[in-house]
Order: sequence, then structure tokens, then C-alpha cells
Amino acid sequence: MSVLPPVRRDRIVGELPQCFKKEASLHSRTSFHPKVVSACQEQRTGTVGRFKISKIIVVGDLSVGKTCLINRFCKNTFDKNYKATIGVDFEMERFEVLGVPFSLQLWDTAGQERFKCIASTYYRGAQAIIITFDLSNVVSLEHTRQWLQDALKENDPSSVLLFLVGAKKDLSSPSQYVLIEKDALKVAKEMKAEYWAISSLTGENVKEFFFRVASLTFESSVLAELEKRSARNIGEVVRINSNDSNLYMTTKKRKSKCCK
Ligand SMILES: Nc1nc2c(ncn2[C@@H]2O[C@H](COP(=O)(O)OP(=O)(O)OP(=O)(O)O)[C@@H](O)[C@H]2O)c(=O)[nH]1
Ligand SMILES: [Mg+2]
Repeated sequence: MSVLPPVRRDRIVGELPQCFKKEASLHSRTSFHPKVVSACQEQRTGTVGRFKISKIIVVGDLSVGKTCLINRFCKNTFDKNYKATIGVDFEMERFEVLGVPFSLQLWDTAGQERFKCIASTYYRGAQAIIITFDLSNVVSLEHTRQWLQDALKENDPSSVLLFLVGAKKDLSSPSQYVLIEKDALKVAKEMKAEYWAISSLTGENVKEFFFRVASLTFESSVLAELEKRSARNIGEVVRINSNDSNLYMTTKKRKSKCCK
């Protein structure tokens, strides 16, 4: 029996949410991977949905809007006063993706230099990294490469999903936005990250962004689980085959014994 309350109705994902910009997205498919869809239908998702909690870390310069982004999504609140995050903080969000419960642990890390060494001890084991910058501050975009490099020291670059998020969209005029978006798309492509622009003040794209993060993280977790299982099955076949030959040998041996 589950002790957890049911997943909120507004956290249910039935279809793959679309990317923000096609030229800087993690994949161009418009729906979930067919193997993932059938695994969910047949309840073959293994640890995903039962025990697994996916860790997501949010990094970036001080005051770019990391805490506000998480608070807008998780609590639907916005605080205009800046309160620096000291070390780290985290929020849990429960989703249901293709009928399977799926939890995200969102780690909000400190951007201030003096807290960075505490925060970086929590980078390990992330399934996705959200590198955040302020759309009204080009220097914070330049610093994103360094943030990524630091976060990747503690994670496997080949399996972690990357998102580059420009925050405070409401602060830039359309003409300013066009300019910074050009640079941001370049950085995102270089990093192999998916690019998003959001505003925690107005809420623009916040829910869409986290639904995309949850869905892509879920999809990659299920694919990894299926791969693990098929590797285990191959191992099982080899083991059965080797047992077969042992059995054959034993029978033969027994036979010869009995003929003596
Ligand atoms: N106009 C506007 N202001 C924002 C937005 N997001 C955050 N802010 C403001 O920017 C300041 C910093 O926001 P935080 O979310 O605390 O920044 P942070 O990245 O968590 O900072 P550290 O914890 O020090 O790393 C606060 O005063 C927020 O109100 C936004 O979307 N629009
Ligand atoms: Mg903060």
C-alpha cells in the first residue's frame, strides 16, 4: 500500500511537452520514445516510479533567479526581495508521467562565491543540470560555461541532461532579448544543452520548462532501466547456456559411470 498522497492533478504528463527552441533542444522527437511508451503501458519501468528519485541541480551566478524559479514552480510564489541561498536548499516535486509516478528532487544551490564550496558538495549524482543566467546581464551568461564545468566534475557528462535557462525575461525589452538570445543559443549548442527563457515574476514558461525537465529525465531513466535489464537478460542467457553444457557434461559423465 502506498503511503504517499496522490500526485496533484496539475502534475500529470500524458504527452511529451515540446521544447522552447528547436535549434537548441535535447531531441527533436515530438513524442516519447516508443520503447518508453510500451514499457509504461506494460508496467515494465522497474525502479523508475517505485523507488527512484531523480536529482536535479540548479546552478548559476548569484542573484540570477534560481530560487525564484523553483519557488514559482513549486509554491507558485514570487519574492521581489533578494535573500541569498546559503549553501543549498531543496524541494521535492511529484509527477505522474505516462501513468507512472515520478519524483524530482530540485536542488537550489548558492551562487555566492563564499557558499560555493558548500554547494558544490551536493552536485554529485545529478540526472539533470539546470544552468541559469539572467537575461538582463550578459556577464552571467558568460559565466555559465564555468558553472557547467564545475558541475560536470561531479557527474557523468555522457548521461546527464543539460538545460540552459535565461531568467528574468520580463526585464529585457524585445530588442535586447533578441540580442542575448542569439548568444544564449550559441552557448547552449556548444554545451549540448536545451535552451529556455523564463520569467518567475510573470510565470512565463516556468511550468512548461519543468514539465519538459521531468519528462526528459523520466524518459532517459526508463531507457537506462530497459538497457540495464536487457544487459542482465543477455547475462542470464549466457549463464543458462553455460549451465546447459555443464548439465550435458554431467549426464555424459553419469552415463559413462553407469556403463562401467
Ligand atoms: N523582475 C524579475 N526579477 C526576478 C526574477 N527572478 C528573480 N528575480 C529577482 O532577482 C533577485 C534574485 O533572485 P533569487 O532567485 O534569489 O536569485 P538566486 O539565483 O537564487 O541567488 P543566490 O541564492 O544568491 O545564488 C530577487 O530580488 C528576485 O526578486 C524574474 O523573473 N523577474
Ligand atoms: Mg538562491
